[in-house]
Amino acid sequence: MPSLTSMAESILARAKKLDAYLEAHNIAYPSFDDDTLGQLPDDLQDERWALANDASELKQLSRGATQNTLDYAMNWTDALGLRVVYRYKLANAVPLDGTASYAEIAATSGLKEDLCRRFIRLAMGSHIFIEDVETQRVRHTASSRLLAMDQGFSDAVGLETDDLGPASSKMIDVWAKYEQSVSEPDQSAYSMFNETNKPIFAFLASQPERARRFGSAMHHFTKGDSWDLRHMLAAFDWPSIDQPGAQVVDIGGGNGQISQYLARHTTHVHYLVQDLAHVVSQAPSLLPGDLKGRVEFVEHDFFAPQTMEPPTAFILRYILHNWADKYAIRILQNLIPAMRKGTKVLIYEYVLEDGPVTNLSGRFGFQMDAIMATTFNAQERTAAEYERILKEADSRYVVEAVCRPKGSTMSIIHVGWTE
Ligand SMILES: C[S@@+](CC[C@H](N)C(=O)[O-])C[C@H]1O[C@@H](n2cnc3c(N)ncnc32)[C@H](O)[C@@H]1O
Repeated sequence: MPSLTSMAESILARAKKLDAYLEAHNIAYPSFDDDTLGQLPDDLQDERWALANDASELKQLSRGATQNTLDYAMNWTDALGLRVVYRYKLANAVPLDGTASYAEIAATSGLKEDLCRRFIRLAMGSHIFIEDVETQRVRHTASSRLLAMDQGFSDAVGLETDDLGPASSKMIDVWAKYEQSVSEPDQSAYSMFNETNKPIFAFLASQPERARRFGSAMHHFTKGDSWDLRHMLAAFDWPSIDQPGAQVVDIGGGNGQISQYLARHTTHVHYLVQDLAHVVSQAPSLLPGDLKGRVEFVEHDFFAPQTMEPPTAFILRYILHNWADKYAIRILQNLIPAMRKGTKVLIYEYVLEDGPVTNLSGRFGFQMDAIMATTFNAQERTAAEYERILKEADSRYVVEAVCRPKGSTMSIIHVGWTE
């Protein structure tokens, strides 16, 4: 491990680069009131995340083994504070550009004044709200203001603290009740916590507000540049298949979001979106007029074998990570009747590192993995794990490349067929 001084010097060097840009462009230094680092250009965004990673390492070292581990163990208290803030809409009880007393927040939110004070002060430990030292009135920080103003952000916080987090408390009970290799989506921690024998989406179908929040939160999580669909263009040589007669089948393609995007970036390919009946019955009415004929929808359950002629390629985006190996293998096996030499299977997923990740941004994969375990008894996978389930599905599947374009969160696994 480098010395504390050399770690601090690395932090200093990075901070100086960021400050220099801010000063040259008359942008204020970041504060908890104003998160100005969003205005940095792309190359300095990388520097910014590196600074956060270095600072986090230094913080953990200086906290020491005992305290650092206890910080981790007591994360639940912060999640509880945020959950109370979310549930009682405490951010909306503080004027955007003014202040509120705890009594006023209590009157607006319906949460008792002493609970408002205790839980808002807990959240203040993470710079969510700030209290005026003399008047003890509360005003916003950048974080609490976002909670009040940005519905998608608030929904994302709500989904994590008020839905998935509490449901995860049942994970170990699920392993004890069923088995550690449990793979049924209706035996998930989410289902057990919600006392239902339905899998998550069937359960949410009867809970419109929670379903709305789920969709809105997913939209929020996937809206940054690293999720941009342009990365999908860079992750595969689309011109190589863009020939007259080419067809791409979008398995579980929903309303055809990626087929529509790809149709606009190719000339000849016809896109066939397969999904369940209730999705396919709605999707065509949402299709822009100029794509009619290029993108079509057809009902097909991916747990049934394909009956179509072999297409040029299948694409599966955000499908396999929702299923345990047993089911993911079945989905892959059901493509086989429509596979021939040259047919590609393009798997668009997060590909996990095959080892521990300590940098803050990279931890996302393991956090997603925990979410998949909690909600579906499913998992994120490493490249080797994708290769293994493909081989278990059929030895003729062969992984040709795993491509993650620079700046992209997601990868495309290119799979060929050897027969
Ligand atoms: C996480 S969404 C991904 C949607 C789309 N691939 C995308 O990337 O935007 C999963 C999709 O799988 C569909 N789905 C779930 N079970 C299915 C099944 N048995 N057969 C076909 N589609 C299914 C859902 O309706 C949903 O559209």
